[in-house]
This record gives sequence, structure tokens and C-alpha cells, in this order.
Amino acid sequence: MTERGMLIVLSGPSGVGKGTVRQAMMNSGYRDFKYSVSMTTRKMRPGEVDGVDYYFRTKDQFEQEIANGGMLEYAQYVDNYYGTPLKYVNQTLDSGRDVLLEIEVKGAMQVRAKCPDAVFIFLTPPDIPELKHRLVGRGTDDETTIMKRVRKAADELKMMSNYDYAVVNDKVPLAVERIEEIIKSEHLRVARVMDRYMAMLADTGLAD
Ligand SMILES: Nc1ncnc2c1ncn2[C@@H]1O[C@H](COP(=O)(O)OP(=O)(O)OP(=O)(O)O)[C@@H](O)[C@H]1O
Ligand SMILES: Nc1nc2c(ncn2[C@@H]2O[C@H](COP(=O)(O)O)[C@@H](O)[C@H]2O)c(=O)[nH]1
Repeated sequence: MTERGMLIVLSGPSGVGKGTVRQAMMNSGYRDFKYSVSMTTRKMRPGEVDGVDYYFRTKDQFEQEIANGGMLEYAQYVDNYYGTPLKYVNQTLDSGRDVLLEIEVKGAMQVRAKCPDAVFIFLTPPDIPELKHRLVGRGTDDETTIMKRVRKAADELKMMSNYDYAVVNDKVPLAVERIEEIIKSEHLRVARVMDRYMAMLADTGLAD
């Protein structure tokens, strides 16, 4: 039987660098996970590709997906819906591969309730001015949207204690190293629990 993959939730305020760190992990040779492409109702930014960056959908289509039970989690974030399609996550975990979600905090807490075995990592900026600097530097949002995102970040940072790990994204390669260590050590922990469980079954004569 294939061992189920691990669900990894990477969360943190908009602009902290989740996408940048995930891309660096994929480029660093640590490709041992599949990225779950989210669904959103927000407008496509220049350079974004439907099905790669997001599944871009209308509000009606998104709400239909919710009604069909097709979302693992979803949230409204600064005037738009964002959510994780359930089918891809389940199929990929069942195939034995780890899956990484890159989502905001309300959605992460829904995953926490549904999938307590997932690993929850909060990526935090060195400070709020640096977060704003990154959002401005990214050049994807107007001033009003940036301010909405920064204000939201102040609340999101308070949720950090609900996560298993907090990682500061000061320098991308350091953040990548820290996250890879977390994932590796979580795999070792699960393997140790499984070993103990199998030994216990063997003792009772129930293992085949
Ligand atoms: N450690 C870092 N130091 C300096 N700049 C960074 C760092 N990490 C990311 N950035 C920059 O910050 C900006 C925001 O990064 P990114 O888009 O990856 O954030 P995000 O958390 O994925 O945002 P969102 O949640 O809105 O998708 C980008 O311009 C990126 O190049
Ligand atoms: N709850 C979810 N949040 C998500 C998902 N995909 C992305 N996000 C978060 O939304 C904000 C804004 O993203 P942006 O692309 O407009 O900058 C950011 O915090 C993302 O992490 C999702 O599937 N579910």
C-alpha cells in the first residue's frame, strides 16, 4: 500500500514571499512536493497564466464549486474569493506525494480543522515596513489595495501562534533551508510513529 503524502500548509501575509520561497524550493532541487494551484475570482495580473498561477473563475463559478463541495477550504480576501480545489489535493496525497498549499490564514484554519495531520508553517516578514516595501516593490497592486493588504497583515500576524512553525523570510535561501528542514524532520517523526505502531501490532500478533 502506498503511504499517503504529507499536506504542507504555507501561510502568511500577502507579500511576505510565499510564492518566491516556494519557487526557490522547486528550483533548489527540493522538488519532493506538488504545488496545489488555487482558484480565485481576482483579476489576472500581467504574466499570470490560468491553470498555472491560479484557476481564474467568475464569482458565480466559484460559488458553484463551493456548493458542489469541491473546495477543501476557501476564504474571502480583500474583495475576492480564494480557495483550494479538493480533488487535486486528495488524488496527489493518495498517490504518495506531498502537497503544498500557499494560502491565507482563514483558509489555513479550515484546513487545520479538517486535516489535523497537516504541517502548518507561517512565513513571517522581518517587520511590517519591509512587508509593505515588498508589496510596493512587486508592483502588482495599487496603493489602496496595498494598504488593505498591509492592514490585514497586522491581524494575520496575530494568528502565528496557531501554526506548528514560524519561519522568518529575511533571506530567501535561509527561509528555503528552514522549511526544507521542517519537512524532512516531520517525515522522520511520522516514520518513527509508524515504526512504533507496526512494532506494537507485531507484539500483538496482528501484523501480517
Ligand atoms: N526574502 C526576501 N527579501 C526581499 N524581497 C523578497 C523576499 N522574499 C520575497 N521578496 C519579494 O517580495 C515580493 C512579494 O513576494 P511574493 O509574491 O512571493 O509574496 P507572497 O507571499 O507569495 O504574496 P501573495 O500572498 O500576495 O501571493 C516579491 O517582489 C518578491 O520578489
Ligand atoms: N484561503 C486561501 N488563500 C489563498 C489561496 N490562494 C492564495 N491565497 C492567498 O490570497 C492572498 C492574496 O493572493 P494574491 O495572489 O492576490 O496576492 C494571499 O495571502 C494568498 O496566499 C487559497 O487557495 N486559499
